Amino acid sequence: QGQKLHAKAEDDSDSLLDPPKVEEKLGAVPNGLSTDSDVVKRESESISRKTLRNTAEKFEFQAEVSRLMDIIINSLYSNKDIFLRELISNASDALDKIRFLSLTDKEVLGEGDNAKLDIQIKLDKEKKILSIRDRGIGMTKEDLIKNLGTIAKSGTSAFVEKMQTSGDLNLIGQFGVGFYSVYLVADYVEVISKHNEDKQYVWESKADGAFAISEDTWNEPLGRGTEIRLHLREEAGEYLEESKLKDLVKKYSEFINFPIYLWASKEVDVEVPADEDESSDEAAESSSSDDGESEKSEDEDAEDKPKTKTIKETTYEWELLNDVKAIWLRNPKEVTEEEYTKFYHSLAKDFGDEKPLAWSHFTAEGDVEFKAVLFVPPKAPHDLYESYYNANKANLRLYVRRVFISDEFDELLPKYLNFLMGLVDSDTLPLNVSREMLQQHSSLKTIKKKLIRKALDMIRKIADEDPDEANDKDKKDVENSSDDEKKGQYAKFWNEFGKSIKLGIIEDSVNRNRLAKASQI
Ligand SMILES: Nc1ncnc2c1ncn2[C@@H]1O[C@H](COP(=O)(O)OP(=O)(O)OP(=O)(O)O)[C@@H](O)[C@H]1O
Repeated sequence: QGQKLHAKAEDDSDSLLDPPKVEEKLGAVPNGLSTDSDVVKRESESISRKTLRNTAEKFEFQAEVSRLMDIIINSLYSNKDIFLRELISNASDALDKIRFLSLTDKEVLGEGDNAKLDIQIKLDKEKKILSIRDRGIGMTKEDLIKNLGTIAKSGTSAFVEKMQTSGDLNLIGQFGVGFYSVYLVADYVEVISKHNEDKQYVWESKADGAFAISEDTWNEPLGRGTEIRLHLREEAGEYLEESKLKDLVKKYSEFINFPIYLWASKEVDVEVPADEDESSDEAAESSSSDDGESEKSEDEDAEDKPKTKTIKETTYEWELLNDVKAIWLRNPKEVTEEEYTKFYHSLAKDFGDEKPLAWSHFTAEGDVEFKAVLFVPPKAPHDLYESYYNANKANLRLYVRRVFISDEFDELLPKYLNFLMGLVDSDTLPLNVSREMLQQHSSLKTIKKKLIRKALDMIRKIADEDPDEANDKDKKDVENSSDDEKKGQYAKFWNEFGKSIKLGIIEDSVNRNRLAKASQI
Protein backbone atom coordinates (compact mmCIF):
# COMPACT_ATOMS: atom_id res chain seq x y z
CA GLN A 1 0.00 0.00 0.00
CA GLY A 2 1.26 3.44 -0.80
CA GLN A 3 2.54 5.64 1.90
CA LYS A 4 0.60 8.84 2.19
CA LEU A 5 2.89 11.59 3.31
CA HIS A 6 0.73 14.61 3.99
CA ALA A 7 -2.94 14.91 3.50
CA LYS A 8 -2.81 18.70 3.40
CA ALA A 9 0.69 19.52 2.44
CA GLU A 10 0.42 23.12 1.45
CA ASP A 11 4.03 24.05 2.15
CA ASP A 12 5.73 21.12 0.56
CA SER A 13 3.40 20.81 -2.35
CA ASP A 14 4.81 23.84 -4.08
CA SER A 15 8.17 22.28 -4.51
CA LEU A 16 6.72 18.96 -5.51
CA LEU A 17 4.03 20.07 -7.81
CA ASP A 18 5.07 23.44 -9.01
CA PRO A 19 2.05 23.23 -11.23
CA PRO A 20 2.40 24.93 -14.56
CA LYS A 21 1.07 28.44 -14.70
CA VAL A 22 -2.56 28.96 -15.44
CA GLU A 23 -1.81 29.78 -19.07
CA GLU A 24 0.30 26.68 -19.49
CA LYS A 25 -2.42 24.37 -18.41
CA LEU A 26 -4.93 26.10 -20.60
CA GLY A 27 -2.63 25.70 -23.52
CA ALA A 28 -2.82 21.97 -23.18
CA VAL A 29 -6.56 21.61 -23.08
CA PRO A 30 -7.13 19.20 -25.93
CA ASN A 31 -9.93 20.70 -27.87
CA GLY A 32 -8.94 24.29 -27.47
CA LEU A 33 -11.11 26.81 -25.70
CA SER A 34 -13.01 29.69 -27.05
CA THR A 35 -11.92 33.11 -25.90
CA ASP A 36 -15.08 33.57 -23.86
CA SER A 37 -14.70 30.43 -21.90
CA ASP A 38 -10.98 31.17 -21.38
CA VAL A 39 -11.87 33.77 -18.84
CA VAL A 40 -14.16 31.47 -16.96
CA LYS A 41 -11.60 28.72 -17.07
CA ARG A 42 -8.80 30.95 -15.93
CA GLU A 43 -10.83 32.00 -12.98
CA SER A 44 -11.87 28.55 -12.02
CA GLU A 45 -8.34 27.37 -12.41
CA SER A 46 -6.79 30.04 -10.29
CA ILE A 47 -9.15 28.93 -7.56
CA SER A 48 -8.51 25.30 -8.13
CA ARG A 49 -4.76 25.78 -8.23
CA LYS A 50 -5.07 26.71 -4.61
CA THR A 51 -7.29 23.73 -4.07
CA LEU A 52 -4.71 21.57 -5.73
CA ARG A 53 -2.02 22.72 -3.39
CA ASN A 54 -4.23 22.52 -0.38
CA THR A 55 -5.67 19.14 -0.99
CA ALA A 56 -3.05 17.37 -3.05
CA GLU A 57 -2.25 14.09 -1.46
CA LYS A 58 1.37 13.14 -1.72
CA PHE A 59 2.61 9.60 -1.97
CA GLU A 60 6.01 8.06 -2.03
CA PHE A 61 6.81 5.70 -4.86
CA GLN A 62 7.43 2.16 -3.77
CA ALA A 63 11.21 1.71 -3.42
CA GLU A 64 11.70 -0.50 -6.47
CA VAL A 65 9.59 1.80 -8.61
CA SER A 66 11.71 4.71 -7.44
CA ARG A 67 14.88 2.87 -8.42
CA LEU A 68 13.40 2.07 -11.77
CA MET A 69 12.52 5.72 -12.34
CA ASP A 70 16.02 6.82 -11.37
CA ILE A 71 17.44 4.46 -13.92
CA ILE A 72 15.10 5.77 -16.60
CA ILE A 73 15.65 9.44 -15.78
CA ASN A 74 19.42 9.04 -15.84
CA SER A 75 19.50 6.69 -18.75
CA LEU A 76 21.76 7.41 -21.67
CA TYR A 77 19.68 5.01 -23.69
CA SER A 78 19.43 6.51 -27.09
CA ASN A 79 16.15 5.02 -28.26
CA LYS A 80 13.81 7.25 -26.33
CA ASP A 81 11.08 6.70 -28.92
CA ILE A 82 9.79 3.68 -27.05
CA PHE A 83 7.74 5.77 -24.60
CA LEU A 84 5.12 6.46 -27.27
CA ARG A 85 4.70 2.80 -28.06
CA GLU A 86 4.19 2.06 -24.37
CA LEU A 87 1.60 4.80 -23.94
CA ILE A 88 -0.32 3.75 -27.02
CA SER A 89 -0.24 0.15 -25.88
CA ASN A 90 -1.65 1.15 -22.48
CA ALA A 91 -4.33 3.24 -24.17
CA SER A 92 -5.25 0.29 -26.37
CA ASP A 93 -5.45 -2.04 -23.35
CA ALA A 94 -7.75 0.45 -21.61
CA LEU A 95 -9.98 0.61 -24.69
CA ASP A 96 -10.08 -3.18 -24.89
CA LYS A 97 -11.25 -3.26 -21.28
CA ILE A 98 -14.15 -0.86 -21.73
CA ARG A 99 -15.18 -2.50 -24.99
CA PHE A 100 -15.24 -5.84 -23.21
CA LEU A 101 -17.43 -4.47 -20.41
CA SER A 102 -19.77 -2.93 -22.96
CA LEU A 103 -20.57 -6.38 -24.34
CA THR A 104 -22.66 -7.16 -21.30
CA ASP A 105 -23.58 -3.59 -20.34
CA LYS A 106 -24.01 -1.11 -23.20
CA GLU A 107 -24.47 1.77 -20.79
CA VAL A 108 -20.81 1.81 -19.79
CA LEU A 109 -19.82 3.42 -23.08
CA GLY A 110 -22.01 6.47 -22.64
CA GLU A 111 -23.08 8.57 -25.59
CA GLY A 112 -21.65 10.82 -28.27
CA ASP A 113 -17.88 11.26 -28.19
CA ASN A 114 -17.57 9.06 -25.14
CA ALA A 115 -18.60 6.07 -27.15
CA LYS A 116 -15.84 6.65 -29.71
CA LEU A 117 -13.13 4.18 -28.92
CA ASP A 118 -10.07 5.94 -30.20
CA ILE A 119 -6.68 7.36 -29.25
CA GLN A 120 -5.81 11.01 -29.76
CA ILE A 121 -2.37 12.58 -29.81
CA LYS A 122 -1.98 16.31 -29.48
CA LEU A 123 0.98 18.67 -29.43
CA ASP A 124 1.46 22.03 -27.89
CA LYS A 125 4.68 23.33 -29.36
CA GLU A 126 4.76 26.50 -27.32
CA LYS A 127 4.27 24.87 -23.97
CA LYS A 128 6.23 21.78 -25.02
CA ILE A 129 3.48 19.42 -24.07
CA LEU A 130 2.68 16.16 -25.80
CA SER A 131 -0.60 14.59 -24.77
CA ILE A 132 -2.07 11.19 -25.46
CA ARG A 133 -5.70 10.64 -24.71
CA ASP A 134 -7.87 7.56 -24.81
CA ARG A 135 -11.52 6.91 -24.12
CA GLY A 136 -10.73 3.67 -22.40
CA ILE A 137 -11.75 2.39 -19.00
CA GLY A 138 -9.92 5.14 -17.10
CA MET A 139 -8.56 4.88 -13.57
CA THR A 140 -10.23 5.57 -10.26
CA LYS A 141 -8.24 7.44 -7.63
CA GLU A 142 -7.41 4.09 -6.07
CA ASP A 143 -6.22 2.73 -9.45
CA LEU A 144 -3.98 5.74 -9.98
CA ILE A 145 -2.37 5.26 -6.58
CA LYS A 146 -1.88 1.54 -7.02
CA ASN A 147 -1.02 1.28 -10.70
CA LEU A 148 1.23 4.28 -11.01
CA GLY A 149 3.60 4.01 -8.17
CA THR A 150 2.77 2.24 -4.98
CA ILE A 151 2.36 -1.39 -5.89
CA ALA A 152 5.42 -2.75 -7.60
CA LYS A 153 4.70 -5.49 -10.05
CA SER A 154 6.67 -8.68 -10.05
CA GLY A 155 8.43 -7.46 -13.15
CA THR A 156 9.75 -4.28 -11.52
CA SER A 157 12.74 -5.70 -9.70
CA ALA A 158 13.37 -8.17 -12.50
CA PHE A 159 13.59 -5.25 -14.88
CA VAL A 160 15.81 -3.19 -12.58
CA GLU A 161 18.17 -6.16 -12.38
CA LYS A 162 18.08 -6.69 -16.11
CA MET A 163 18.83 -3.04 -16.72
CA GLN A 164 21.92 -3.27 -14.60
CA THR A 165 23.32 -6.00 -16.78
CA SER A 166 22.00 -5.23 -20.24
CA GLY A 167 20.94 -1.58 -20.14
CA ASP A 168 18.39 -2.40 -22.81
CA LEU A 169 15.35 -0.31 -22.04
CA ASN A 170 13.62 -1.65 -25.11
CA LEU A 171 12.39 -4.59 -23.06
CA ILE A 172 10.45 -2.44 -20.61
CA GLY A 173 6.99 -3.41 -21.89
CA GLN A 174 7.67 -7.09 -21.30
CA PHE A 175 8.15 -6.45 -17.61
CA GLY A 176 4.87 -4.61 -17.22
CA VAL A 177 6.36 -1.25 -16.26
CA GLY A 178 6.15 0.50 -19.62
CA PHE A 179 4.42 3.59 -18.26
CA TYR A 180 7.57 4.85 -16.53
CA SER A 181 9.36 5.15 -19.87
CA VAL A 182 7.65 8.56 -20.12
CA TYR A 183 10.50 9.88 -18.01
CA LEU A 184 12.90 9.23 -20.87
CA VAL A 185 11.47 12.34 -22.51
CA ALA A 186 9.55 14.27 -19.86
CA ASP A 187 10.52 15.75 -16.53
CA TYR A 188 7.00 16.42 -15.39
CA VAL A 189 4.04 14.19 -16.19
CA GLU A 190 0.34 14.58 -15.52
CA VAL A 191 -2.10 11.72 -15.81
CA ILE A 192 -5.68 12.91 -15.91
CA SER A 193 -8.15 10.11 -15.60
CA LYS A 194 -11.86 9.54 -15.34
CA HIS A 195 -13.36 6.16 -14.56
CA ASN A 196 -17.11 5.59 -14.71
CA GLU A 197 -17.18 4.88 -11.01
CA ASP A 198 -15.23 7.85 -9.73
CA LYS A 199 -14.55 11.55 -10.21
CA GLN A 200 -11.84 12.93 -12.47
CA TYR A 201 -8.37 12.94 -10.88
CA VAL A 202 -4.94 14.20 -11.73
CA TRP A 203 -1.83 12.22 -10.89
CA GLU A 204 1.39 14.17 -11.25
CA SER A 205 5.02 13.62 -10.63
CA LYS A 206 8.43 15.00 -11.37
CA ALA A 207 9.96 11.59 -10.73
CA ASP A 208 11.65 12.83 -7.60
CA GLY A 209 10.52 9.98 -5.39
CA ALA A 210 6.97 11.20 -4.91
CA PHE A 211 3.73 11.77 -6.75
CA ALA A 212 0.57 13.71 -5.94
CA ILE A 213 -3.09 13.15 -6.59
CA SER A 214 -5.85 15.72 -6.65
CA GLU A 215 -9.43 15.81 -7.68
CA ASP A 216 -9.50 17.57 -11.03
CA THR A 217 -11.70 20.62 -11.00
CA TRP A 218 -9.95 22.72 -13.62
CA ASN A 219 -9.33 20.65 -16.76
CA GLU A 220 -11.90 19.91 -19.38
CA PRO A 221 -13.98 16.91 -18.26
CA LEU A 222 -12.77 13.84 -20.10
CA GLY A 223 -16.09 12.04 -20.00
CA ARG A 224 -14.23 8.79 -19.57
CA GLY A 225 -10.67 7.68 -20.14
CA THR A 226 -7.18 8.95 -19.58
CA GLU A 227 -5.04 11.77 -20.84
CA ILE A 228 -1.31 11.66 -20.28
CA ARG A 229 0.42 15.02 -20.58
CA LEU A 230 4.14 14.92 -20.99
CA HIS A 231 5.94 18.16 -20.23
CA LEU A 232 8.87 17.43 -22.46
CA ARG A 233 12.46 17.91 -21.50
CA GLU A 234 14.43 20.54 -23.36
CA GLU A 235 16.31 17.93 -25.37
CA ALA A 236 13.16 16.03 -26.35
CA GLY A 237 11.89 18.72 -28.71
CA GLU A 238 11.76 16.30 -31.63
CA TYR A 239 8.57 14.80 -30.17
CA LEU A 240 6.81 18.03 -30.93
CA GLU A 241 7.29 17.43 -34.64
CA GLU A 242 4.23 16.00 -36.31
CA SER A 243 6.33 14.07 -38.81
CA LYS A 244 8.26 12.36 -36.02
CA LEU A 245 5.07 11.26 -34.29
CA LYS A 246 3.57 10.01 -37.52
CA ASP A 247 6.68 7.93 -38.21
CA LEU A 248 6.69 6.49 -34.72
CA VAL A 249 3.05 5.48 -34.81
CA LYS A 250 3.64 3.80 -38.16
CA LYS A 251 6.71 2.03 -36.89
CA TYR A 252 5.50 0.82 -33.53
CA SER A 253 1.76 0.83 -33.42
CA GLU A 254 0.80 -0.74 -36.69
CA PHE A 255 -1.22 -3.49 -35.08
CA ILE A 256 -3.20 -1.43 -32.62
CA ASN A 257 -6.86 -2.24 -33.18
CA PHE A 258 -8.19 1.23 -32.44
CA PRO A 259 -7.86 4.34 -34.58
CA ILE A 260 -4.98 6.62 -33.59
CA TYR A 261 -5.44 10.27 -34.50
CA LEU A 262 -3.00 13.15 -34.50
CA TRP A 263 -4.18 16.74 -34.23
CA ALA A 264 -2.27 17.71 -37.34
CA SER A 265 -1.73 20.99 -39.07
CA LYS A 266 -2.65 21.43 -42.68
CA GLU A 267 -1.93 24.29 -45.08
CA VAL A 268 -5.03 25.19 -47.01
CA ASP A 269 -5.78 27.82 -49.63
CA VAL A 270 -8.38 30.27 -48.48
CA GLU A 271 -10.17 32.88 -50.52
CA VAL A 272 -10.31 36.19 -48.70
CA PRO A 273 -11.56 39.60 -49.82
CA ALA A 274 -8.81 41.21 -51.90
CA ASP A 275 -8.16 44.21 -49.66
CA GLU A 276 -9.71 43.05 -46.52
CA ASP A 277 -8.60 45.95 -44.34
CA GLU A 278 -9.98 48.66 -46.53
CA SER A 279 -13.28 47.02 -47.24
CA SER A 280 -13.87 46.15 -43.62
CA ASP A 281 -13.13 49.73 -42.61
CA GLU A 282 -15.59 50.88 -45.16
CA ALA A 283 -18.12 48.39 -43.99
CA ALA A 284 -17.70 49.59 -40.44
CA GLU A 285 -18.10 53.19 -41.49
CA SER A 286 -21.07 52.56 -43.66
CA SER A 287 -22.91 50.60 -41.04
CA SER A 288 -22.33 53.30 -38.46
CA SER A 289 -23.36 56.09 -40.86
CA ASP A 290 -26.71 54.40 -41.19
CA ASP A 291 -27.73 56.24 -44.34
CA GLY A 292 -29.62 54.61 -47.14
CA GLU A 293 -26.80 54.98 -49.66
CA SER A 294 -24.13 52.97 -47.99
CA GLU A 295 -25.15 49.61 -49.46
CA LYS A 296 -25.15 50.95 -52.92
CA SER A 297 -21.65 52.43 -52.73
CA GLU A 298 -20.24 49.10 -51.39
CA ASP A 299 -21.66 47.27 -54.39
CA GLU A 300 -20.09 49.71 -56.76
CA ASP A 301 -16.69 49.24 -55.10
CA ALA A 302 -16.94 45.50 -55.43
CA GLU A 303 -17.44 45.76 -59.16
CA ASP A 304 -14.30 47.83 -59.71
CA LYS A 305 -11.76 45.85 -57.69
CA PRO A 306 -10.78 42.15 -57.77
CA LYS A 307 -13.07 40.60 -55.24
CA THR A 308 -10.89 38.00 -53.58
CA LYS A 309 -7.34 36.73 -53.26
CA THR A 310 -5.93 33.36 -52.20
CA ILE A 311 -3.84 33.07 -49.10
CA LYS A 312 -2.38 30.10 -47.20
CA GLU A 313 -3.84 29.36 -43.85
CA THR A 314 -2.92 26.71 -41.29
CA THR A 315 -5.81 24.68 -40.04
CA TYR A 316 -5.90 21.72 -37.71
CA GLU A 317 -7.76 18.47 -38.01
CA TRP A 318 -7.63 14.95 -36.67
CA GLU A 319 -5.53 12.85 -39.00
CA LEU A 320 -5.87 9.09 -38.84
CA LEU A 321 -2.42 7.51 -38.56
CA ASN A 322 -3.06 3.79 -38.64
CA ASP A 323 -4.94 1.25 -40.65
CA VAL A 324 -7.04 -0.64 -38.21
CA LYS A 325 -6.44 -4.04 -39.69
CA ALA A 326 -6.49 -7.46 -38.15
CA ILE A 327 -3.62 -9.41 -39.61
CA TRP A 328 -5.17 -12.73 -38.59
CA LEU A 329 -8.20 -12.13 -40.79
CA ARG A 330 -6.04 -11.91 -43.88
CA ASN A 331 -5.13 -14.78 -46.15
CA PRO A 332 -1.85 -16.25 -44.81
CA LYS A 333 -0.51 -16.34 -48.36
CA GLU A 334 -0.72 -12.58 -48.53
CA VAL A 335 1.01 -11.83 -45.26
CA THR A 336 4.75 -11.37 -45.58
CA GLU A 337 7.39 -12.77 -43.28
CA GLU A 338 8.22 -9.24 -42.24
CA GLU A 339 4.61 -8.57 -41.28
CA TYR A 340 4.45 -11.70 -39.15
CA THR A 341 7.69 -10.72 -37.45
CA LYS A 342 6.43 -7.23 -36.70
CA PHE A 343 3.13 -8.60 -35.47
CA TYR A 344 4.97 -10.96 -33.17
CA HIS A 345 7.02 -8.07 -31.80
CA SER A 346 3.93 -6.06 -31.02
CA LEU A 347 2.15 -9.00 -29.37
CA ALA A 348 5.15 -9.98 -27.31
CA LYS A 349 6.18 -6.39 -26.58
CA ASP A 350 9.56 -7.60 -27.69
CA PHE A 351 11.13 -5.07 -29.98
CA GLY A 352 14.49 -6.71 -30.47
CA ASP A 353 15.75 -7.75 -33.89
CA GLU A 354 15.08 -11.40 -33.46
CA LYS A 355 12.48 -13.20 -35.50
CA PRO A 356 10.15 -15.71 -33.92
CA LEU A 357 11.46 -19.25 -34.33
CA ALA A 358 8.26 -20.37 -36.04
CA TRP A 359 4.67 -19.41 -36.58
CA SER A 360 1.43 -20.97 -37.66
CA HIS A 361 -1.52 -19.04 -39.03
CA PHE A 362 -4.63 -21.06 -39.74
CA THR A 363 -8.39 -21.17 -39.88
CA ALA A 364 -10.32 -23.93 -38.17
CA GLU A 365 -13.65 -24.86 -39.68
CA GLY A 366 -16.44 -27.14 -38.66
CA ASP A 367 -18.50 -26.99 -35.51
CA VAL A 368 -16.21 -24.49 -33.95
CA GLU A 369 -14.79 -21.84 -36.21
CA PHE A 370 -11.83 -19.76 -35.37
CA LYS A 371 -8.70 -18.19 -36.75
CA ALA A 372 -5.44 -18.33 -34.92
CA VAL A 373 -1.85 -17.22 -35.16
CA LEU A 374 0.71 -18.96 -32.96
CA PHE A 375 4.35 -18.01 -32.52
CA VAL A 376 7.33 -19.73 -30.96
CA PRO A 377 9.31 -16.82 -29.51
CA PRO A 378 13.06 -16.64 -30.11
CA LYS A 379 13.66 -16.61 -26.34
CA ALA A 380 11.86 -17.87 -23.29
CA PRO A 381 10.28 -15.08 -21.24
CA HIS A 382 12.22 -14.23 -18.09
CA ASP A 383 9.70 -15.81 -15.74
CA LEU A 384 8.50 -18.80 -17.76
CA TYR A 385 9.28 -21.50 -15.21
CA GLU A 386 9.17 -19.28 -12.16
CA SER A 387 5.42 -19.03 -12.46
CA TYR A 388 4.76 -22.28 -14.25
CA TYR A 389 1.92 -23.40 -12.03
CA ASN A 390 0.37 -19.98 -11.60
CA ALA A 391 -2.90 -19.36 -13.33
CA ASN A 392 -3.31 -16.40 -15.68
CA LYS A 393 -0.02 -16.89 -17.38
CA ALA A 394 -1.34 -17.75 -20.81
CA ASN A 395 0.12 -15.69 -23.60
CA LEU A 396 -2.72 -16.23 -25.99
CA ARG A 397 -5.08 -13.38 -26.59
CA LEU A 398 -8.67 -14.47 -27.05
CA TYR A 399 -10.93 -12.48 -29.36
CA VAL A 400 -14.56 -13.14 -30.16
CA ARG A 401 -15.53 -11.63 -33.51
CA ARG A 402 -12.60 -9.22 -33.42
CA VAL A 403 -13.37 -8.03 -29.89
CA PHE A 404 -10.57 -8.65 -27.41
CA ILE A 405 -11.83 -10.71 -24.49
CA SER A 406 -8.87 -11.75 -22.38
CA ASP A 407 -5.25 -12.77 -22.29
CA GLU A 408 -5.73 -14.69 -19.10
CA PHE A 409 -7.60 -17.69 -20.39
CA ASP A 410 -5.54 -20.64 -19.40
CA GLU A 411 -8.21 -22.95 -20.83
CA LEU A 412 -6.83 -22.40 -24.30
CA LEU A 413 -3.50 -24.11 -23.98
CA PRO A 414 -1.98 -26.56 -21.54
CA LYS A 415 0.60 -25.08 -19.17
CA TYR A 416 3.54 -26.68 -20.89
CA LEU A 417 2.72 -24.67 -24.04
CA ASN A 418 2.52 -21.38 -22.19
CA PHE A 419 5.68 -20.25 -23.90
CA LEU A 420 3.71 -19.78 -27.14
CA MET A 421 2.50 -16.34 -28.09
CA GLY A 422 -0.43 -15.56 -30.30
CA LEU A 423 -4.13 -15.13 -30.56
CA VAL A 424 -7.37 -16.87 -31.27
CA ASP A 425 -10.41 -15.18 -32.77
CA SER A 426 -13.59 -17.20 -32.77
CA ASP A 427 -16.94 -16.53 -34.38
CA THR A 428 -18.52 -19.47 -32.60
CA LEU A 429 -18.17 -18.22 -29.04
CA PRO A 430 -20.92 -15.95 -27.73
CA LEU A 431 -20.12 -12.27 -27.33
CA ASN A 432 -22.53 -11.16 -24.70
CA VAL A 433 -21.73 -13.41 -21.79
CA SER A 434 -19.47 -12.92 -18.83
CA ARG A 435 -15.88 -14.06 -18.84
CA GLU A 436 -16.75 -16.79 -16.34
CA MET A 437 -19.47 -18.21 -18.59
CA LEU A 438 -17.19 -18.04 -21.57
CA GLN A 439 -14.56 -19.91 -19.67
CA GLN A 440 -16.95 -22.82 -19.37
CA HIS A 441 -18.12 -22.83 -22.95
CA SER A 442 -17.91 -26.25 -24.52
CA SER A 443 -16.24 -24.91 -27.68
CA LEU A 444 -13.12 -24.06 -25.71
CA LYS A 445 -12.26 -27.75 -25.44
CA THR A 446 -12.39 -28.15 -29.20
CA ILE A 447 -10.34 -24.99 -29.71
CA LYS A 448 -7.76 -26.21 -27.23
CA LYS A 449 -7.48 -29.59 -28.92
CA LYS A 450 -6.90 -28.02 -32.32
CA LEU A 451 -4.44 -25.47 -30.97
CA ILE A 452 -2.33 -28.19 -29.37
CA ARG A 453 -2.24 -30.15 -32.61
CA LYS A 454 -1.23 -27.14 -34.63
CA ALA A 455 1.33 -26.08 -32.04
CA LEU A 456 2.98 -29.48 -32.02
CA ASP A 457 3.01 -29.60 -35.83
CA MET A 458 4.71 -26.22 -35.83
CA ILE A 459 7.36 -27.37 -33.38
CA ARG A 460 7.89 -30.57 -35.32
CA LYS A 461 8.44 -28.47 -38.42
CA ILE A 462 11.27 -26.55 -36.77
CA ALA A 463 13.13 -29.85 -36.48
CA ASP A 464 12.10 -31.04 -39.92
CA GLU A 465 13.35 -27.93 -41.64
CA ASP A 466 16.61 -27.71 -39.76
CA PRO A 467 19.47 -29.15 -41.86
CA ASP A 468 21.30 -29.95 -38.62
CA GLU A 469 18.56 -32.41 -37.79
CA ALA A 470 18.74 -34.04 -41.20
CA ASN A 471 18.81 -37.63 -40.21
CA ASP A 472 15.42 -38.62 -41.42
CA LYS A 473 13.59 -39.10 -44.64
CA ASP A 474 11.27 -36.07 -44.52
CA LYS A 475 14.10 -33.73 -45.33
CA LYS A 476 13.81 -33.83 -49.11
CA ASP A 477 10.86 -31.50 -49.35
CA VAL A 478 12.68 -28.81 -47.48
CA GLU A 479 15.94 -29.00 -49.34
CA ASN A 480 15.07 -25.88 -51.23
CA SER A 481 14.10 -23.92 -48.20
CA SER A 482 16.44 -21.31 -46.87
CA ASP A 483 18.76 -23.77 -45.19
CA ASP A 484 21.01 -21.20 -43.62
CA GLU A 485 18.18 -19.54 -41.83
CA LYS A 486 16.79 -22.81 -40.53
CA LYS A 487 20.15 -24.22 -39.49
CA GLY A 488 20.50 -24.65 -35.78
CA GLN A 489 16.95 -23.49 -35.13
CA TYR A 490 15.90 -26.68 -33.44
CA ALA A 491 18.85 -26.67 -31.04
CA LYS A 492 17.94 -23.10 -30.23
CA PHE A 493 14.35 -24.12 -29.64
CA TRP A 494 15.40 -27.00 -27.43
CA ASN A 495 17.70 -24.80 -25.45
CA GLU A 496 14.93 -22.33 -24.70
CA PHE A 497 11.90 -24.58 -24.41
CA GLY A 498 13.13 -28.18 -24.07
CA LYS A 499 12.04 -28.22 -20.46
CA SER A 500 8.49 -27.36 -21.49
CA ILE A 501 8.38 -30.26 -23.94
CA LYS A 502 9.67 -32.61 -21.26
CA LEU A 503 6.98 -31.36 -18.88
CA GLY A 504 4.46 -31.96 -21.66
CA ILE A 505 5.53 -35.56 -21.99
CA ILE A 506 4.78 -36.03 -18.31
CA GLU A 507 1.57 -34.01 -18.21
CA ASP A 508 -0.16 -34.68 -21.51
CA SER A 509 -0.73 -38.37 -21.99
CA VAL A 510 -2.91 -37.86 -25.06
CA ASN A 511 -0.18 -36.10 -26.99
CA ARG A 512 2.74 -37.97 -25.51
CA ASN A 513 3.72 -39.54 -28.80
CA ARG A 514 3.63 -36.32 -30.73
CA LEU A 515 5.67 -34.63 -28.02
CA ALA A 516 8.17 -37.42 -28.00
CA LYS A 517 8.60 -36.89 -31.73
CA ALA A 518 9.12 -33.20 -31.16
CA SER A 519 11.88 -33.98 -28.69
CA GLN A 520 13.86 -36.26 -30.92
CA ILE A 521 17.03 -34.29 -30.46
N1 LIG B 1 -4.18 4.83 -20.45
C1 LIG B 1 -4.46 4.07 -19.39
N2 LIG B 1 -5.74 3.81 -19.05
C2 LIG B 1 -6.05 3.04 -17.99
N3 LIG B 1 -5.14 2.46 -17.20
C3 LIG B 1 -3.83 2.68 -17.48
C4 LIG B 1 -3.42 3.50 -18.58
N4 LIG B 1 -2.07 3.53 -18.58
C5 LIG B 1 -1.65 2.78 -17.57
N5 LIG B 1 -2.70 2.25 -16.89
C6 LIG B 1 -2.67 1.38 -15.71
O1 LIG B 1 -1.39 1.44 -15.16
C7 LIG B 1 -0.79 0.16 -15.11
C8 LIG B 1 0.69 0.26 -15.29
O2 LIG B 1 1.04 0.54 -16.63
P1 LIG B 1 2.41 0.01 -17.21
O3 LIG B 1 2.56 0.45 -18.62
O4 LIG B 1 3.52 0.41 -16.32
O5 LIG B 1 2.27 -1.54 -17.12
P2 LIG B 1 1.34 -2.50 -17.99
O6 LIG B 1 0.50 -1.75 -18.94
O7 LIG B 1 0.64 -3.39 -17.04
O8 LIG B 1 2.39 -3.30 -18.77
P3 LIG B 1 3.08 -2.92 -20.14
O9 LIG B 1 4.10 -1.95 -19.83
O10 LIG B 1 3.57 -4.22 -20.56
O11 LIG B 1 2.01 -2.37 -21.04
C9 LIG B 1 -1.52 -0.66 -16.17
O12 LIG B 1 -1.51 -2.03 -15.87
C10 LIG B 1 -2.93 -0.06 -16.11
O13 LIG B 1 -3.65 -0.68 -15.06
